[in-house]
Amino acid sequence: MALEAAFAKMNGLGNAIIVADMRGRADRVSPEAARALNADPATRFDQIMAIHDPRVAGTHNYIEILNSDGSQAQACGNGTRCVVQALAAETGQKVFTFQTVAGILNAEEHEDGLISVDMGKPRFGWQDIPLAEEFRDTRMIELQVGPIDAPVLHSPSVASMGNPHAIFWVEGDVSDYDLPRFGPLLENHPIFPERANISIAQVTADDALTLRTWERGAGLTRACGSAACAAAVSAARTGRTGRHVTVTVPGGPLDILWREDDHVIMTGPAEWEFSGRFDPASGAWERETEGAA
Ligand SMILES: N[C@H](CCC[C@H](N)C(=O)O)C(=O)O
Repeated sequence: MALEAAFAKMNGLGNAIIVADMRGRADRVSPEAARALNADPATRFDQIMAIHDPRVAGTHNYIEILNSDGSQAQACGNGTRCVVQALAAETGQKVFTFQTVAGILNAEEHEDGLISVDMGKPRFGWQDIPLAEEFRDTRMIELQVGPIDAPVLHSPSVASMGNPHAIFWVEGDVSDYDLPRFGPLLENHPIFPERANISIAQVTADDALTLRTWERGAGLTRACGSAACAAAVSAARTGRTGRHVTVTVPGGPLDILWREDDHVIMTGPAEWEFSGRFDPASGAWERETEGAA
């Protein structure tokens, strides 16, 4: 078993991320390796961001994103900030262009250490999310949990940030809702043929939201950047807020700007925890030993 590939355990506002260095290699991080790394409390993660060699001209790297259940994700805002911080520390470069399955992403580290990611344009068509049946207006779709005459959560907005999101609006505190119970039911609801990331949002001002997210393939997380973007654009298009908001997730605040050119810019921090080496086939790993030099 060869612990050939380097990795860094990082987080973006508590969204647990493994940045895996797969540059110069033809293989990929296997779903089995992902599940093994997630089963170990020391390397438990929400997403693996696997950095590969570039596949198209004009990009720095190809990034593959894996959820902790081994499935693939099309977008991960918090993880992208972690990738930028790791590569900026290594190269001194500040501006990056990445390719993912969902398209091209631009990102930049600022002087103060915060990182902005251009998450691209949101999509609202029912086939884009995707939904299993036609809804002309995705600002509010028919979907509810709880008793039929007194639903606990109902009428979410849906949006794609490259990945599928549903946002349930609530009046009270987002932590009053049993998301560990409702999350899995909604994530796997037949209306979402590719499953969905499920969030509960409370609007607290015309430029502020509080958000909790149950992530597709990862469960309850302390932060989900793409959900923060999906919630921000959905809040703006339903008239709940303006286009520049602070989205406070359990891990802290993210700044989300829905620009006039339709791009969504997410700004927030990233944090390094420790580095190690791992086997991309099995997930076996060891901590990088310090002080050898
Ligand atoms: N944590 C990520 C999103 C993960 C989404 C993933 N759970 C999926 O779409 O399957 C973020 O910061 O955007």
